[in-house]
Amino acid sequence: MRVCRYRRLQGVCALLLCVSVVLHLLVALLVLSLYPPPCGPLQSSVSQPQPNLTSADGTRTTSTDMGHPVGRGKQDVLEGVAVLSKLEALFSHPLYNLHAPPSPDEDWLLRVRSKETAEQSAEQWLSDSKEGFDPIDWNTSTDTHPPWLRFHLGISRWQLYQHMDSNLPALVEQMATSRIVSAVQKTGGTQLKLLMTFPNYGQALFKPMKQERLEETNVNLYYFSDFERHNAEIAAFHLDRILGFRRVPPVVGRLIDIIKEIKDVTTDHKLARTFFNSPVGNSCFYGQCSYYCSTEHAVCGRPRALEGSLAAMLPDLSLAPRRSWKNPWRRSYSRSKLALWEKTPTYCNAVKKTPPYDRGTRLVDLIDMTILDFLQSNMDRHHYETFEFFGNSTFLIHLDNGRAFGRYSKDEPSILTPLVQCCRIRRSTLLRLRLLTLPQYRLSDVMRASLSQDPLAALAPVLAEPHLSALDRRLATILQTVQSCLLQHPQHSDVIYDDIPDYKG
Ligand SMILES: Nc1ncnc2c1ncn2[C@@H]1O[C@H](COP(=O)(O)OP(=O)(O)OP(=O)(O)O)[C@@H](O)[C@H]1O
Ligand SMILES: [Mn+2]
Repeated sequence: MRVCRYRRLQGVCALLLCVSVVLHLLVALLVLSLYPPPCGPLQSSVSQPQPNLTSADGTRTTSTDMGHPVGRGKQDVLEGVAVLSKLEALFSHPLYNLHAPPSPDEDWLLRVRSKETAEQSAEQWLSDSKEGFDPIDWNTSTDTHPPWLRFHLGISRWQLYQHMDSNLPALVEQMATSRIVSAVQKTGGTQLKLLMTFPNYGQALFKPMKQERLEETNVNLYYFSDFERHNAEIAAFHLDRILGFRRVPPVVGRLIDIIKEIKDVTTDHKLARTFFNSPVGNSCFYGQCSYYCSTEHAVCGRPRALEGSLAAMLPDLSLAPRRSWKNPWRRSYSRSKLALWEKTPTYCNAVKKTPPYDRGTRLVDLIDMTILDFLQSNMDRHHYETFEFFGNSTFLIHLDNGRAFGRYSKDEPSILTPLVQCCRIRRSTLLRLRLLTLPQYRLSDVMRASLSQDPLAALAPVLAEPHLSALDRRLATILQTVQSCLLQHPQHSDVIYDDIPDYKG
């Protein structure tokens, strides 16, 4: 147990100890304080993010198949280089490198304490070494921080990470390869997911594979009964980044050894009780949750290896509280009742007059989220979250994309309703969407390229081809919708919110 004797934080620490907040939060508190003198922003690098391991000679390797690197053929490597260059070209486009005004201090979610305060308080913290964890030798210098802490420190008012963020590959690699020290069930939400902790106190949310890549969601299932898909979580992170939003926490795929990396390290007794061997000898577990947590819906390894997604955890709620907002266009959870927006074509007029949608960028942010969701066919966006610290003028965190990419043969037009009813879109978003229809940046191609960097792509493409084609088809539908909005509104500024007035093109 970590003991805090630093006076200013005594109250906070006592509370933290009382409620048994995980050790990594206390470690974070060592470096962070709520009202510290500010430090500079994380430096963003100009190098291309490569969220997997690429050896010097360009041969891709991954160590996520239980530690054994998987080599790829020369042809694959050449093709990989060709598709990756499309993604690199996209990310080098001026629309991804728009000059952002320097952020004032209140635009960073968390800041490092000044050197003096940190040193003073570090002396006041005593730490017993904890089994399985790395010793902590971080100080105020960013260079000494583990990737998860750099990720937290890089969250700003408008995005979770920077374009070309040099920390991203390190964060993703850590989640993909680091030893798992503990795995416990994460409460909240309806389906089984595990909170995994790494030796450097980093944490990630694990969602197991529940559906084969080509399997489509049963048409008779209501969206709220659909499974969560690990590959949807991975693909959503890549799609959100390609759209230029950077509002989905980084996610990576990983093969987990059910026994070694979950059963043997869990301290969660309720979870531990649900492990069993299937009739063919595969290791399975089902956990405890309100949906699909039963022997019939167990997740099973082959025989122990289980695919899953790992999403970087956001800063603990006690450090960075979040506010949850009801989506005005949320679906009815009833099988027979329609929601108000489904029967009121003028619904947006009312929303536009209602705070916080009546000012700032909240409405166009919601439209951005709508575009992401229509592209990935995610109907499960009942709520969204923001960081309380930034008030109403901030981005919307695109958390929980597990029910996306369930169907490729059909689009779901109702997801696009906010755009249809409001006829409003950010100019920067619209220009990037148009860019993604050009052959040299085609959305399906850059998504294929981006997803090929995920370690699981060595086993099977993260998204099956029909899902990639569906992206191009849906993108065309979005642009047609904007076109018809422009026809309805002679004043184009009624439709297009110009967030980049200096950008000509
Ligand atoms: N990367 C993350 N970092 C921190 N908290 C997270 C992260 N992802 C999800 N959460 C939190 O965990 C809770 C459940 O996550 P999620 O929504 O993904 O689960 P779920 O079972 O799909 O939920 P639901 O059934 O409501 O769709 C959410 O309330 C969210 O606030
Ligand atoms: Mn969900």
